[in-house]
Amino acid sequence: MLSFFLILFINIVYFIYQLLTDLLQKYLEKIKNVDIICGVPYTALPIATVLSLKTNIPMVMRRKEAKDYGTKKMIEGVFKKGDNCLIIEDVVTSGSSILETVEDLTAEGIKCSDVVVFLNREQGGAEYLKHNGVNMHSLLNLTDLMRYLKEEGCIDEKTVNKVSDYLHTTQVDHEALSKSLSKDRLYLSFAERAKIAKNPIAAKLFQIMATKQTTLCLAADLTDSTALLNLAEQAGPHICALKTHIDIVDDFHPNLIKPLREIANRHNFILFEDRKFCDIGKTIELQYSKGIYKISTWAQLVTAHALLGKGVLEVIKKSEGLEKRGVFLLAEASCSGTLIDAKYAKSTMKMAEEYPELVAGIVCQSPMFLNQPGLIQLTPGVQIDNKSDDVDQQYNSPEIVVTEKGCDIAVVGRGITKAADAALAAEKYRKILWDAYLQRIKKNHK
Ligand SMILES: O=c1ccn([C@@H]2O[C@H](COP(=O)(O)O)[C@@H](O)[C@H]2O)c(=O)[nH]1
Repeated sequence: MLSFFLILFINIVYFIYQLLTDLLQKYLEKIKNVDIICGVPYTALPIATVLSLKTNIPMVMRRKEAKDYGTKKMIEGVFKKGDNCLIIEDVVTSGSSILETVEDLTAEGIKCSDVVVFLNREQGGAEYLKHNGVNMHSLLNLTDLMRYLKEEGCIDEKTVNKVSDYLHTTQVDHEALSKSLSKDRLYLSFAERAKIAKNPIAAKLFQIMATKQTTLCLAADLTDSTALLNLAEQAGPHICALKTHIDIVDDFHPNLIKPLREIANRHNFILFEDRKFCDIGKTIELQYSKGIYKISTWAQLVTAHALLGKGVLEVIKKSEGLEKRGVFLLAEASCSGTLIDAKYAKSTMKMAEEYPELVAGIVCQSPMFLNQPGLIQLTPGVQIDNKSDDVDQQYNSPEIVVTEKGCDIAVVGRGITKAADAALAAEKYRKILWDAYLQRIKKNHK
């Protein structure tokens, strides 16, 4: 049975190759300098392979995910910067998979202006590709295919009309698609990103940000539990998250958690424990759920280091009950003298990508992951009045972190906790940060 399908499949691939050769030949006559061929993963790969073998044009292969060993490249094969690549695809609907392939090839310095396609479903893909600088050459379109099938008696007039109606009503909305496919998170609103986020707490946070119009996370680094509750109450209306270092509270008692949760629910903000987990998985499992703090029971978000590997994410994922949780991985630090370097930051990002349902975002200082709008950039080291503290902390202004450093949520601690009126200070930071976000969105929509 299997061999029957394999033979059939190979025959189909070969048949498609024969049909495409004509088209390709015409195309190659027009544009002489095709240096390489690349199939859009995965179904177009066998077609591209056969075309490459038959035409003697070398083929490169695009991976959908980079390997975590070896070259880690997205584009495999022999090529050089400036090569002209002809893209091969089997079926085109919106054209977005082709554009993803173009993006990865372009990132390697390869030029892509044309795609040869077996079937155009005529749902606006050709126009969308044209709009993005890619010319589409198709062998067949769906209307022709319907006509052939009807002439051969395979389908009736009713089916042809049904398909034709379907094509009319399901045309790709170019503008909406450009926006939703734009991987640049700085281009999208928080309301739009709430729909993209894979971690439920990140989605909730985006919704809170959009409805409360705040991107302010308060670092409530106070050592007295009553003062902590008062601060949460005062700043509550202006923040989307309250970040704690619960182990610095001198008079901590588990009874603190209930009123803290009540304030968080009433003012609609997220409780976020900045625990910066960094140990073997088994120890983190205990630190997360046991001891006096029982972080897992109340903190919807926690921070963690990627330094010791995936164990941290595995145990947090395992201990998740009905209530979902989110993790922010630390990829860059705000303080001077940090040992974190670009390679480490990149590896942290890679780890985050492997746990899309658990990782809510990244703690960092620069716009690191523009193409992942579902993740949140959390940036500490934000203050209006100071550039540094008396130890190693370094501050940027709220405007700069949002407009230049890619920050989605800004962490402000002493800028608010040391102010004479914490509520007033929180509102001031909220407004500056929100205005900067609006300015960023406006700028990117021009
Ligand atoms: O790189 C980092 C990571 C975390 N933090 C935390 O943010 C606050 C900052 O407080 P400020 O008073 O605004 O300086 C604090 O809780 C840190 O632990 C950071 O500063 N830098």
